Amino acid sequence: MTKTFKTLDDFLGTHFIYTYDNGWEYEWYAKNDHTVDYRIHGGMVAGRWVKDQEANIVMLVPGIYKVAWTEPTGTDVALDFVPNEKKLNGTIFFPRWVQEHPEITVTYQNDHIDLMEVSREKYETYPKLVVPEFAHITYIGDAGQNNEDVISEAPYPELPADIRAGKYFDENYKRIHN
Ligand SMILES: C=Cc1ccc(O)cc1
Repeated sequence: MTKTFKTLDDFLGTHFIYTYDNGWEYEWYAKNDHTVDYRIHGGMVAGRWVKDQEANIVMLVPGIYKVAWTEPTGTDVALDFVPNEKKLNGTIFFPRWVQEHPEITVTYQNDHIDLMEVSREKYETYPKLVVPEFAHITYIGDAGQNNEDVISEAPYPELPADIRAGKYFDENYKRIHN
């Protein structure tokens, strides 16, 4: 996709795959002006996926977007997207317990919100693990807002490549079921 991003509306409804310089691969969808969905394909919590996370999403200047949210795990995230340059900068602030027990968070979080809330009280918060990284965007898709097909199943190893190869969504950005 060779769209040029200028307005906030250009950004909302966009689906991205990107790889951080530390090798962590993430897939993220600007579902609407206050909601994000994502899947994690590589890194400390690979296999985790989340829908309907509330987030603050703004345009800083034309074509540059800031997104920030706090999760039920206690993890905080701040992302700055520069999609016209195919790059972003992300900072993830992990509570200590996620670093020590990542396996608890590697799931479809929406079915386990109680477990995240219990775990964040049961285990240590500090010192936090701060991960600031640039990322290279490897895929940009125009999914439209509130498209429940974008992030709709658990991550599997070939998924990012299937999406990039055009094998995963049809012409209406609906998932092609295997
Ligand atoms: C912890 C979630 C998260 C989602 C997307 C991203 O780029 C970084 C962190």
